[in-house]
Amino acid sequence: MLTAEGRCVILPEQENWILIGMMGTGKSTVAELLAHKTGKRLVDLDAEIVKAAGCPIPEIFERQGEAVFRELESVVLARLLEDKPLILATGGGAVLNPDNCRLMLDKGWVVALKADADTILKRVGEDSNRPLLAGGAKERILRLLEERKKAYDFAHCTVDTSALEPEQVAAHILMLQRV
Ligand SMILES: Nc1ncnc2c1ncn2[C@@H]1O[C@H](COP(=O)(O)OP(=O)(O)O)[C@@H](O)[C@H]1O
Ligand SMILES: O=C(O)C1=C[C@@H](OP(=O)(O)O)[C@@H](O)[C@H](O)C1
Ligand SMILES: [Mg+2]
Repeated sequence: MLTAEGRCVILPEQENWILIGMMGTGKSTVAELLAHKTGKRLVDLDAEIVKAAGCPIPEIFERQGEAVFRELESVVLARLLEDKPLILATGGGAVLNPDNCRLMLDKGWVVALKADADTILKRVGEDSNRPLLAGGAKERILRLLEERKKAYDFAHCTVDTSALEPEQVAAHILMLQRV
């Protein structure tokens, strides 16, 4: 829409909402709730990668390595963001490529979810679907949190999910929504 001053603004109901954050912060779970509440289309980047590759994420890592996974992640992200309005749950490492971060900022409202290490461990420590945690979840979570200390800072806003139920996180995001 063009404003009286000729500025182009995206109406809130047409805007993409993009969730970023470490594994286990609840992006996929909360995205589903937000899609239900807003009527926007739900897209989970990991699920789309699995469709594109034709095999589960641990298998992509095992057979082709993380670098190939990251390339696929960037290609699929760019394709998904050609559409709108979406509620898009990204994977925790999608922010490692600065081009992806720029694209997300350009294409939507970026919300970072965070949680402390113990909470993340409790939520995903036993999950065999997250190859980066295989063979020592606690140490790997601590290391990733350290490596990615600033990786999610580019978001428009951040919600700490450690002490919140998914419904509370979704309600909080709806309250913060950009207008
Ligand atoms: N706020 C929350 N409180 C408790 N458990 C949660 C919360 N958010 C997510 N979970 C649980 O944690 C696990 C990982 O959530 P998920 O949405 O897959 O996280 P992400 O996509 O960020 O890796 C799931 O079992 C989910 O049910
Ligand atoms: O943090 C990461 O590098 C990853 C997070 C995962 O998604 P979630 O954040 O949804 O668990 C998935 O994309 C892959 O296992 C790699
Ligand atoms: Mg997820």
